[in-house]
Amino acid sequence: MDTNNNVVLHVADVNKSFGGLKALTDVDLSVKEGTVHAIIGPNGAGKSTLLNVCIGRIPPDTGHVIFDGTVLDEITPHEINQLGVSRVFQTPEIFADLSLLENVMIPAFARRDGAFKFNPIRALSAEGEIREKAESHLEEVGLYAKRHTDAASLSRGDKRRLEMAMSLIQSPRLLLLDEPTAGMSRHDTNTTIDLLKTLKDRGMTKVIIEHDMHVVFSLADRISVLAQGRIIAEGTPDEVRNSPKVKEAYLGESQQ
Ligand SMILES: Nc1ncnc2c1ncn2[C@@H]1O[C@H](COP(=O)(O)OP(=O)(O)OP(=O)(O)O)[C@@H](O)[C@H]1O
Repeated sequence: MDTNNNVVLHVADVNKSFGGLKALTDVDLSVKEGTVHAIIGPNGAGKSTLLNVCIGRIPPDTGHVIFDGTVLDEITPHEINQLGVSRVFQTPEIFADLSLLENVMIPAFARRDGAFKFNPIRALSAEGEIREKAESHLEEVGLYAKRHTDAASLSRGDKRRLEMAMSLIQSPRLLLLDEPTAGMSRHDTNTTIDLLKTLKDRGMTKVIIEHDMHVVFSLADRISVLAQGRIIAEGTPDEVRNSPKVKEAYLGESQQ
């Protein structure tokens, strides 16, 4: 176990099974504040399950997830969000019938007031300020021109970028990203890499699952490799790139 003070997220000996299938086995992971930590691995390795455990959507069978001293698996997903943990997931969770601007404003109210303590009077008085913030985050992800469009009309890549703006308006301390560039063109992928680099300069910690190795090696400070639910390697991008165990895990996948 890493006892370094800078560890902001610690996944401690987590196990998770679905029926007879062991999706995560003895997973131990430490993420240091301000770093980008990538989780890679072949299909079905357990990456999404691990992120879902981190946001309280899937309870671990054994083990714990600790964020800045709080045990996350003992509190609700909403409370986890209020602590400063936000996520961008594979299936964008957006409000299809609302405009992009409205989509980005809602999480700002949820973070401030709490989803179940929503106060419409306070919300109205803060609307101007939150609208301005929402517009600046839409600008940041390249969607400002479409701010009055309904979210339903967006391409898959643009939905990703909208969800990113919805996370950023919450000023998270920890951002969890599940394949943030899936469905994007190479140009939009590179723009997203640049955006994620800017966020790193602001000190935001990120855990990122990504299949695109160009994205992983452009961004990651540390990489953990999952295969069949176990972490088989962990290290700097160079260490992981040269690990025989990692090559074997990926070779196994390409031969299937
Ligand atoms: N809710 C569930 N019920 C049953 N099995 C599940 C469930 N969620 C995941 N699994 C299984 O757990 C294993 C790990 O799945 P997971 O989605 O975490 O892998 P992954 O590494 O994210 O895969 P991919 O890269 O394809 O998205 C897989 O065998 C998957 O079929």
